[in-house]
Amino acid sequence: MPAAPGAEHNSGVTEAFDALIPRPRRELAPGAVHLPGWLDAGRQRELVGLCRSWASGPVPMRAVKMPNGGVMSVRSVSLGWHWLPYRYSRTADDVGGAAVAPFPDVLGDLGREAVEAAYGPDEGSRYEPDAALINYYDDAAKMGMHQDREERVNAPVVSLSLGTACTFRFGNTENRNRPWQDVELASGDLFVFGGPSRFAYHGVLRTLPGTAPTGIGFEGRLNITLRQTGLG
Ligand SMILES: O=C(O)CCC(=O)C(=O)O
Ligand SMILES: [Fe+2]
Repeated sequence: MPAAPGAEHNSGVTEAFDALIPRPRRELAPGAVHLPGWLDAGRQRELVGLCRSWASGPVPMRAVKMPNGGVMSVRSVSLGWHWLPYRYSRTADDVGGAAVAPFPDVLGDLGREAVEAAYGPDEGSRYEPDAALINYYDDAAKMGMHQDREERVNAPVVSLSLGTACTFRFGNTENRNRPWQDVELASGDLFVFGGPSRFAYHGVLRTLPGTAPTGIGFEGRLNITLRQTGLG
C-alpha cells in the first residue's frame, strides 16, 4: 500500500462539508445499517497502521484471479481464513501457500462493538468473527456486484472504510440488478449487513480520489470486512 502525498486541499473541503452537513445513521434496508464517522480519527490512524502490518505478510496482498480469467482491480489480504473464489482456506493456496495469519483479537472486539452499535448489545455479544478481508483500492479500483456467501452461518458482515471515500452500491438479495441504493462510504464509516440483508448483492462503483482525510497517513481506500465463517 503506497503512502501517498496528501490531498490537503480537497480533504479540507470534504471535512468542512462534513461539519456543515451531518451524515446521520441510516438503515438502508432491514438489517443494513450505515453509521457514518463511527471510527474517530485516532482509531482510523490505528487501523491504517495495523493494515500496513497485516499487508506485510506472511501472505502478500494480491489481486485475486477469478475462475473466468479476470483479475480483480482490488488488492487484498485475509486474516484468520484466506478468501479465494469461492471458498476459504487456512493456507494462501493461490499466492505462495503460506499459512494465513491468525484472526487478531482486536478485530473480534471491534466486530462486537460494531454489531452492538448497529443492532444492540445482545447481537453484539454473540458475534464471533473469525475472518477478515483487507481490501486496498487505488484510484481506479472497483468491485463488481456480488454476495458474500462463502460463510456457512448468517452472522452479519461488518465493513469498515478508511482513507479515500467510495460510492458503494447496496442492492437486493435476488440478483445484481435494481433495486439498489448508492451510498458514499467515507473514512471511519461503519456499514453492517445482516439479518434479511445478509445476502444482498453489493459492490464498489468507484473511489472518490482526493477525499481521504488529512492526518491518517494514507491516501487510497482501505476496507476491512469481518465475517463469521462457521467453519470452526
Ligand atoms: O470495499 C468494500 O466496501 C466492500 C468489500 C466487499 O464487498 C468484500 O470484500 O466482499
Ligand atoms: Fe462483499
